Amino acid sequence: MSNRKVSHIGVAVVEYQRRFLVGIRNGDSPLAGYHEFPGGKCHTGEPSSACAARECREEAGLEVIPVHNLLSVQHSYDHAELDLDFWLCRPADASDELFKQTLHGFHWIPAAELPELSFPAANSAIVELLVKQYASE
Ligand SMILES: Nc1nc2c([nH]c(=O)n2[C@H]2C[C@H](O)[C@@H](COP(=O)(O)OP(=O)(O)OP(=O)(O)O)O2)c(=O)[nH]1
Repeated sequence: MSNRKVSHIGVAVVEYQRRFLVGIRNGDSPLAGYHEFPGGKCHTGEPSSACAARECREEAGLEVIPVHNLLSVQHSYDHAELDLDFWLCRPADASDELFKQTLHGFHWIPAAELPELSFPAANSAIVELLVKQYASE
């Protein structure tokens, strides 16, 4: 076991009509170029659900409501030890207008297409779960 500090990450798995909000990590961040759900480090004392919603607002400009914790994953990367909480979230204003909105580089991806994307290693189990739950009619 390493003694590295563990960072707590809130991730917003935003679902609308079996599609999920996905972006690409920017060039300056760890895991640059990988796909990602909106998310980031929890502030001190901030619940991961609130963190997921805040990061989604900051990164994609979309207001969401956390519904429930789908999965929690511990992962050790070269750059960090992480505890990730993946929160199922729903858009606060759900309508088909959502598909027309510019979401700062985030796009709505059908569940069946998620396995074709390059997510970080910590996302394997959540992608598998989403495909099982949302890819079949
Ligand atoms: N946002 C997000 N991060 C993920 C996912 N999967 C995964 O392993 N990660 C990792 C990448 C990062 O190491 C960490 C998120 O931290 P971050 O560096 O993006 O967080 P932040 O925006 O608060 O960071 P900072 O640059 O402000 O310090 O979680 C995912 O699906 N979404």
